Formats: sequence, C-alpha cells, structure tokens
Amino acid sequence: MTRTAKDFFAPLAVGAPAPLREIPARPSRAIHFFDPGNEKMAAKVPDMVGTVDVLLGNLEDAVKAENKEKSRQGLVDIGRATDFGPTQFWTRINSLDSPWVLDDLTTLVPEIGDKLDVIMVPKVQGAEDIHYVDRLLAQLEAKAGLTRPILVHAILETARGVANIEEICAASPRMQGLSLGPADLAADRRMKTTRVGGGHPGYLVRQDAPKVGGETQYDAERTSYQQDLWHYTIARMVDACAMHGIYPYYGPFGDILDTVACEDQFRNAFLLGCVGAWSLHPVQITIANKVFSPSVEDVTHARRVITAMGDGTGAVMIDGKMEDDASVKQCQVMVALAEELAAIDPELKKQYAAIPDQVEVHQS
Ligand SMILES: CC(=O)SCCNC(=O)CCNC(=O)[C@H](O)C(C)(C)COP(=O)(O)OP(=O)(O)OC[C@H]1O[C@@H](n2cnc3c(N)ncnc32)[C@H](O)[C@@H]1OP(=O)(O)O
Ligand SMILES: CC(=O)C(=O)O
Ligand SMILES: [Mg+2]
Repeated sequence: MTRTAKDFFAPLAVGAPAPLREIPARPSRAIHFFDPGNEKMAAKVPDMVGTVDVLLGNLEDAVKAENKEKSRQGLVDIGRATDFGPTQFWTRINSLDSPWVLDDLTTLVPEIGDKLDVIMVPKVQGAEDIHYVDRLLAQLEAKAGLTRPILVHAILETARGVANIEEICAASPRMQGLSLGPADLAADRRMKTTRVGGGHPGYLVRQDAPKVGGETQYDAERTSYQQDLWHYTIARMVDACAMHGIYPYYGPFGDILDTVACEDQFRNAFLLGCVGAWSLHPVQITIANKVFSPSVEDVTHARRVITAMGDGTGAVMIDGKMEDDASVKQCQVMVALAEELAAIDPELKKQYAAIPDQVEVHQS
C-alpha cells in the first residue's frame, strides 16, 4: 500500500522538521545558475543578491568531473558567508547514480542546510528517486537539528520521468516544482536537435501549396511557421504541477547571444503557466525578470475586471468584451502574482501602485 494522507504530514525521521502542508508561492522568475567552484562567477554572487529571485549553485552537468569537490566546497563557503536576504538559495546536486551525490547531500545539509531553500534533483525517473532523497534529507535534517524542511525540485529530462510526471509531483510534501531539462530530454528521447532548449527551424508547419488554373504549385513561395518543440512537455508539466500545488519552470536556453528568441521561449512558458525559467548567464536574468512579471497593462485590466465584477459572479462588458466568473479568476491569478512580486521588487511596486482605479462598465 502507498503512503496514506496523514503519513505525508509526519517527518520521515525522528527529530526532522515537520513537512510543509503548502508550498509557499515565493517569486522565482529567474533561477540563476552559477558554478561555485569558478572563482569569477562565485565572486559575483554577493552582488547578485536582491537582483535575482533565486541563486542556484550548480554541482551537476557543466561542472568538470575533476572540479566536483571544489564546487561543492565553494558552495559551502558561499552559503556560509552570504546573507541572501530576499533571494532564495538553491543547489542542483549531482544525479542519483553518480559517484558524487551522496557526498553532496551529506556535506551540504549539515554545513549549509539552514540556508538552502531548495535542492534540485536532476534526471528524476520516478517517485522512487524522490522517496530516496526525501528519507535521506529527513535523516540529515534531524542530525543537523534543522528546524525547517529543505524542499525538492525535480528536473524532467528523461522519457521515463515525463511518463511518470504525476507520481513524481505527488511523491513527497517536499516537492516544490519541476523544470524542463530540454538537453538531456532530447538525448534520452533520441530527438534530432543538438540545441540546449529553444526552437528548431526544421520543426514547422507550412501553408498549403496554392492552385493556379487547377494546377497545384508545389514550388510556390509559401509561408511557414516554426513550432515549439517543447510545448507538449511544458503543458504536461503545468497541469501536473497545478494539480499538486507545486510550480513549473522552463529550463535553460543555451543560445546566450539570442536574447530575442530567449525572451520568446520564456514568454511562451509564462503564458502557459510556468512561474520562471533558468538563467545561465547574467543577461538572461533581465529577460526572465521582465517576462515573468505581469505587464502594467495586464494588471490594469485585471484590476478593472475584479472591481467591476464585485462579488465575482454574473457577467459584465468591459471594452466590448464579456467578463464573468471564470475570467475574474484569471484576473485574480494575475493580480496575486503582481502583489507577490511587488513585495520583493521596489520598481514593480512603483509601477503597479501607479495604476489608477478605474471602473467604466456596461452592466447587462
Ligand atoms: C543543460 C544544463 O544543464 S544547463 C545548466 C548548466 N549550465 C550552466 O550552469 C552554465 C552556466 N553559465 C556558464 O557557465 C557561462 O555563462 C558560459 C560558459 C555559458 C559563458 O561564460 P563566459 O564565456 O565567461 O561568458 P561571458 O564572457 O559573456 O561572461 C561575462 C562575465 O559574466 C560572468 N558570468 C558568466 N556566466 C555567469 C553566471 N552564470 N553567473 C555569474 N557570472 C557569470 C563571467 O565570469 C564574466 O565575468 P568577467 O566580466 O568578470 O570576466
Ligand atoms: C536542464 C538540463 O539539465 C538539461 O536540459 O539537460
Ligand atoms: Mg540535464
């Protein structure tokens, strides 16, 4: 038999902190990756506090095998020395089948467990991976005397992980969210793209060939539109996360110089329901902060609808459009996010506060 509901609210080790009943909705527009063993990157971390929602010390892929211990120690040093203020502090540990992961967990929890908000686990295949990390974390938290549980975030980057997405989300009350891992996922699925996230010019739909005098002109110029390779997986992530009260994120966009396409990819994810994306380079923090913050226009409209709808029932016309119980809920999502962000971002607070109260409604 699987765990019962009440088992979920008991610690998995004597003395471990009680599991959370709800995952807090903390802003995490950009999860900024840095290698804690890279002196140049590490030196920038203290100044990045407050400019980015999440700072993540990466120990897995992109860290050379010979530098794994150095990066782990670098993370401990940064964790101890830094006051993270409003910025969350996360890490990505090595994969569960690697020779480094046990030392990652048994070092990080006692040394900086009181600072770590979330541990990102790569290449999660199913609930069994989360159960392993869940129990081990509880034992380590109890031993270290931690008073709040460290949350767990899974990267979806294998076909089996995608197939098991719901059971992964439901595996533990520690589950904070999911990120798309497009590079490993493409490899595991044998997709034929060598890009780290983003689109592909070959994945498109093309307009039908025109007919001239009854003859189909296959050679004619035709409009084609590039499609989103990741739409299916992101949509699955969004549904699974929403169903389990946790948060979905787009992952990395490897073409650092193409800030325009990065913004497009992030915006697609935002519109579909993701709360943030990864930043691999400082330039991507600005993009994520912009994209994952509702625009002043959207917040203005949402507030108008909410005010006009009063108790939230019935239907009204605003600017020629019908608004009702369902659209007011959409608007509440927008306003709630704006309020969360305004609480940590003074510039946004100013912009949203400047929105005038306006209610010009034609009631039916
Ligand atoms: C598929 C996956 O798993 S994705 C996740 C794993 N990958 C990562 O974490 C990659 C993280 N990012 C990086 O390693 C680097 O940004 C790279 C390799 C992509 C590019 O690095 P560079 O060639 O040094 O970039 P660039 O020259 O533009 O850097 C400009 C400055 O920003 C710094 N910088 C670059 N990336 C970062 C970063 N992620 N965090 C903090 N500082 C950074 C550089 O050290 C450099 O500093 P300097 O001006 O003092 O010399
Ligand atoms: C994000 C990640 O780890 C990947 O794309 O493989
Ligand atoms: Mg990966």
